[in-house]
Amino acid sequence: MSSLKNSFKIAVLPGDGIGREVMPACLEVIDAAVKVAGAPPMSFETHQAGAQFYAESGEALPASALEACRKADAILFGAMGWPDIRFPDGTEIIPQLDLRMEFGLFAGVRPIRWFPGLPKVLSDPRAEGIDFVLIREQTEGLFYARGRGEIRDDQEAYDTMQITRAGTERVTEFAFQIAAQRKRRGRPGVVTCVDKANVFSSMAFFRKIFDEVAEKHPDVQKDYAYVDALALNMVKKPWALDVLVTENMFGDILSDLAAGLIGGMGMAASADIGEHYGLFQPAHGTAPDIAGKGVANPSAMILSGAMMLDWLAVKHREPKLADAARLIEAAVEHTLSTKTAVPMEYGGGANCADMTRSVIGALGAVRKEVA
Ligand SMILES: NC(=O)C1=CN([C@@H]2O[C@H](COP(=O)(O)OP(=O)(O)OC[C@H]3O[C@@H](n4cnc5c(N)ncnc54)[C@H](O)[C@@H]3O)[C@@H](O)[C@H]2O)C=CC1
Ligand SMILES: CC(C)CC(=O)C(=O)O
Ligand SMILES: [Mg+2]
Repeated sequence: MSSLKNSFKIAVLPGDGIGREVMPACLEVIDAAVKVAGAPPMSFETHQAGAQFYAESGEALPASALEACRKADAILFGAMGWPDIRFPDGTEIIPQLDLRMEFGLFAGVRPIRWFPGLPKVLSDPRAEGIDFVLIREQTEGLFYARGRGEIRDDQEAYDTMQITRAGTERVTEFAFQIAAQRKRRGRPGVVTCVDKANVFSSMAFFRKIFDEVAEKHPDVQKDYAYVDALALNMVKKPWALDVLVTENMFGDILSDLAAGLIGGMGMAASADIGEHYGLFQPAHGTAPDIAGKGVANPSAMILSGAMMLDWLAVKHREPKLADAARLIEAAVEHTLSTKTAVPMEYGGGANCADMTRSVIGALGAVRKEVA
């Protein structure tokens, strides 16, 4: 049975800094791609939130924005946070963490794949085979400490790592399912549990639950790595990785390292997935060092938009949305591999608007190869 929906409502939170620059690029590309694919259109409803909005209004995440997210079919998110704008207690304004809790967005899905046109960061030719996905637990782990930490006196401070059975079961189950899907597409089908089980009880518990979940997936191999060794292997032989599952903070750090393997944060697409909601955002932040210049690489935001279309395609049984996602991916690859536009992030001359124009221009060219 196919979808009965003839349009999709998307809550759009551009946020701060380059979030406000890459979001329009993403919306334009999605609009164009769904038209080319003959898929149902998206209706975008934009809401202001984040640090810069807080400075203007005194609110970081207005109730109206939250409500729009709740009612939407999916959420598109740019980036939030600005070093100089803080809450009165000195903490940074990062409502994305509240959204992860509010909507139970437990799985941070961060795919890393090299394709022609991306910088060859590693000289080994096998680096052309980099194709892995990092699944980051996003509702507990060391981020549990946010708002709960304690600076006891001038000598001591404490933060707590929380690992629960339920939280670990759902994220590891998710990782095994992703590995099984990837195996059907010819990938190895291996989930690596990334932890520090040799030192921390919380991490030993994470690994124990991982083992229990692995038992239910005999078709997928399991593997383990301590996070320090994994960081080494991510640089030495990333082509050997398939699916990684890890706690919140380790995943945060490793996903930026992983982005470095394919040229930088401008390629780092990401999805925050929960049982009922999906929020799609690049893994990068607001990039205060380049914000306002129009030079950001919008590819990560655009590819996060493609991840949203894929998620909607499955949820609403609408294959044309998956066609639109394939078109977007192919158009980004075509733009980079033909060097129609080389992002300034890699030393090229293409700014955010040039990249957007080129990707939209490539949709027609890739239509036949995707069909
Ligand atoms: N999901 C989110 O909304 C995130 C928000 N943040 C917030 O963003 C602010 C800045 O954080 P940073 O640590 O500087 O991380 P960042 O990811 O914003 O920037 C790191 C480096 O990558 C570059 N970069 C990032 N995205 C790029 C793009 N699309 N094209 C070209 N270059 C790009 C930046 O110019 C910078 O040199 C902070 O307030 C932080 O809390 C940080 C990470 C994620
Ligand atoms: C504000 C940050 C904690 C978000 C972040 O770095 C991320 O989502 O990767
Ligand atoms: Mg991060």
